Amino acid sequence: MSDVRVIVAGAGGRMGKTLVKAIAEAKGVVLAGAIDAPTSPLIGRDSGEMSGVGPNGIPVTADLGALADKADGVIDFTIPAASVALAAKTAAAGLFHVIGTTGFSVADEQAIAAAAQKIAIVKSGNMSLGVNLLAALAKRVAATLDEEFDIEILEMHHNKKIDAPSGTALLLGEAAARGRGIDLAARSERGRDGHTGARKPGDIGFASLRGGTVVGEHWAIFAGPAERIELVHKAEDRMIFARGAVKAAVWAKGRPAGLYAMMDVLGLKDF
Ligand SMILES: NC(=O)C1=CN([C@@H]2O[C@H](COP(=O)(O)OP(=O)(O)OC[C@H]3O[C@@H](n4cnc5c(N)ncnc54)[C@H](OP(=O)(O)O)[C@@H]3O)[C@@H](O)[C@H]2O)C=CC1
Ligand SMILES: O=C(O)C1=N[C@H](C(=O)O)C[C@H](O)C1
Repeated sequence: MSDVRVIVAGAGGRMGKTLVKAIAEAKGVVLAGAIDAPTSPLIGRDSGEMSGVGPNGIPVTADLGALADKADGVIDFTIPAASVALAAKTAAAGLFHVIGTTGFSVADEQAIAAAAQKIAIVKSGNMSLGVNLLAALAKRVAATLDEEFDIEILEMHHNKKIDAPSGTALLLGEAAARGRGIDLAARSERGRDGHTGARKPGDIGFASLRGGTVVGEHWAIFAGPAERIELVHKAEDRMIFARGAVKAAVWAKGRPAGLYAMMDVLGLKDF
């Protein structure tokens, strides 16, 4: 089988550099291009050199345009506006699109779903095996316990993160809501402050902490009468997300159009 040719979007970012490294280490996957924001001072720099894997002859450029013909797909960890714009371009070019970006609005999600009618898009707030297994477990626990158990999702990330709650927190909340058979949008409690009144039974609460260099830590807490269950995941290295995204790219090549999740890639959908 021929190598999967991947363009990394957001190549100058924390995840972009980790992805260039993960691709250099992976078998059966090659880097076909590296793109970043048009305003980035990194445009023109060698993406391998920037990522600590040594020169690879692939400079960072600002546009998918000329690269599309030489690639099978894109792995994209950028910002919501960039991912939405890119989804229209990958759909037009017939490339698969792996989206790790978080912080999308409802309108953004709709635009991505529209692009997924033309191409395979794998989108997940967390590409690691551990978090997706945790989400499957959270769904099961939520299905087992009744509303006497309050569900709270807590997350902590580094001080550069720009969105809250994290994509992973929302993914865990969604899994718990599915397990309990409720609509997360109608039953979430986000950002308590001041005289909030007592907690509403059945709601799913979210809380976010930011500080230092924390890669990403998540808790799904089920707090009941006189006992509490806590499911926890602590990411120690961004490589876990990058390796997951590379796995998703290999899985996506040749897949029919559709909006897929990391749960599909990992075979955890029916766990
Ligand atoms: N799903 C998952 O498993 C994970 C998801 N994430 C998510 O990935 C995203 C990126 O995280 P992180 O790498 O830490 O963030 P960074 O800010 O380090 O990187 C984002 C990169 O995207 C670039 N960018 C901005 N606009 C465009 C554009 N129009 N075209 C191409 N590139 C662009 C930025 O360039 P510039 O700085 O020049 O603006 C920057 O290099 C976040 O949403 C984060 O939550 C992170 C880790 C795991
Ligand atoms: O911004 C990050 O760093 C991370 N973002 C993702 C999220 O929003 O959940 C995944 C991971 O926790 C790191």
